[in-house]
Amino acid sequence: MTRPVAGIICCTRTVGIEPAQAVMSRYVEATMAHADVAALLVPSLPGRMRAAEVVGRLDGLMLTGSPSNLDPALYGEEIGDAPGPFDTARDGMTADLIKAMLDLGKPVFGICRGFQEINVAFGGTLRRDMAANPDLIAHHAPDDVDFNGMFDHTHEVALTPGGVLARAFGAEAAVVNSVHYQGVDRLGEGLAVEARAPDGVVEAFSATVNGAPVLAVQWHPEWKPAQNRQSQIFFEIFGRALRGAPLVVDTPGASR
Ligand SMILES: N[C@@H](CCC(=O)NCCCC(=O)O)C(=O)O
Repeated sequence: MTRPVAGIICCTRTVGIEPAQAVMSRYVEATMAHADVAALLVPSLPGRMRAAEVVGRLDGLMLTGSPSNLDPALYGEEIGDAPGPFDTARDGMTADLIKAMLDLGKPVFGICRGFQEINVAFGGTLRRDMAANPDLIAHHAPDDVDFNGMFDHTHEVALTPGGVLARAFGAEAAVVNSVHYQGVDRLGEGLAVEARAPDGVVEAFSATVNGAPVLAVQWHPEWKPAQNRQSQIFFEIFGRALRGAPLVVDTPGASR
């Protein structure tokens, strides 16, 4: 039987001295393995391709994490010294893809940068002080840790009772990795909070648009999902969304 096809966004990166369309394999492999789908990588080349030309071939869209930050102008803040790196090609492509997918009633899921992109697409704003603000918990590991150590940095989130994640995980809280310097400031219109950090910052949200589920998390379920049942469940939800199935099969204690 042919499986659904997930579109997975590429970033503009540099390989050697050349610009490249790239996505870390962990995002692609976790999506394919745990959502049980085929995948197509979508280039962030909005000057060469319109989202409307490809969304008809996709059953759902996965927006990945990335070290790059959204251009604050996208959420109405013109700041000369905003922290980069930027990837304005990805900014443009994802904004068009989110709209085109949801216009067709097709699922859109996001991880970390993808979560931030969806919030902005729904009219929300971002804050850029998630690692430095003493009033917040540390949302990023200290600068001197190595790459693996970055993903070892965790904190708890409270899951919204009755929400998609609380039901799917069969839990009231979860411990999540935290690899971001920016986060949700104003939540986009129509997005329902799925999880909050202990400092109140929104860590996951959901929505339904034209019948299509939207679900996004600030953390990284693609990081070693074999070791984390809740990470697997995030992608299983995506797989169900692409099949038009109910997002949650209510099984008490699902993640335990
Ligand atoms: N740059 C944004 C988004 C954070 C993010 O997606 N981090 C992932 C980095 C690791 C990877 O490449 O997967 C922010 O800092 O908030």
